[in-house]
Amino acid sequence: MPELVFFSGTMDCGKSTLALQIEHNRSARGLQGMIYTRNDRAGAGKLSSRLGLVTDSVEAGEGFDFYAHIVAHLSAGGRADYVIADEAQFLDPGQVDQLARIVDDLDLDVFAFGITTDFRTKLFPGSQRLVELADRIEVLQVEALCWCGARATHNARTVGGQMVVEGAQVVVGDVNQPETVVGYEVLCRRHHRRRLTAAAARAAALSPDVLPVDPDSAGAPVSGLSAAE
Ligand SMILES: Nc1ncnc2c1ncn2[C@@H]1O[C@H](COP(=O)(O)OP(=O)(O)O)[C@@H](O)[C@H]1O
Ligand SMILES: Cc1cn([C@H]2C[C@H](O)[C@@H](COP(=O)(O)O)O2)c(=O)[nH]c1=O
Repeated sequence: MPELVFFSGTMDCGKSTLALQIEHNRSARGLQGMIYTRNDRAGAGKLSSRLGLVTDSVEAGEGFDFYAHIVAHLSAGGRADYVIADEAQFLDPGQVDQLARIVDDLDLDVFAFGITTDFRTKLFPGSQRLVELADRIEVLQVEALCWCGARATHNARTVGGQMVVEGAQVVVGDVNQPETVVGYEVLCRRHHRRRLTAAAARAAALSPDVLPVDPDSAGAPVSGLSAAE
């Protein structure tokens, strides 16, 4: 029975790697996949993983119709055995409905990959619709870790090295970025709630009396040491 499966998790937990592995294993057995992404860091029409693997994909931007695209492909004599949609959090809810229709009406497995919540801990519209419609939701086995060692369950955004909780929902970016650019860091809920990133925790450890951390002072040098130490 074909399924709509939502592989969800935080950033940097291996979703794109798994998407590429599923694609590899199936194409190695002669199956033909339809590969879609939206706003991948590697650029339009790419599905990339931090392990360095990348494959071509169809960019599913605003207004893109998954169902119509596959029907047109099949009508032109093309073959499609399964569907992969990465960065699915960015999809519009209607596009997720199209993915469900592909499962139900075209009898194809659809594997969607995406982060569940944004930097404010709010569901992305695409992820919300996937949670509502998916036959199965899978959490990846290799857990991303917070700096404290607990399982990372939330995504933090940093601007100038400081964690922020306001701003546009969509800002394409990466973890482990220099302080000068918008970056992301995965945290456990406890430390997301306290806005305690790894850098803020290091600064607080050098000056315990400032706990809970005041984001405005977290980057200030303490006792002659730089906050980055
Ligand atoms: N140098 C490395 N060596 C081994 N594994 C790595 C390395 N860099 C990244 N990874 C693995 O890749 C994962 C991120 O994979 P990726 O598919 O890009 O994540 P996602 O799509 O969930 O953001 C990391 O959690 C880590 O397990
Ligand atoms: C938390 C959060 C993330 N994003 C962006 C940042 C990345 O470009 C993608 C996630 O990609 P990954 O392969 O899962 O690392 O989403 C965003 O736009 N808004 C957010 O709140």
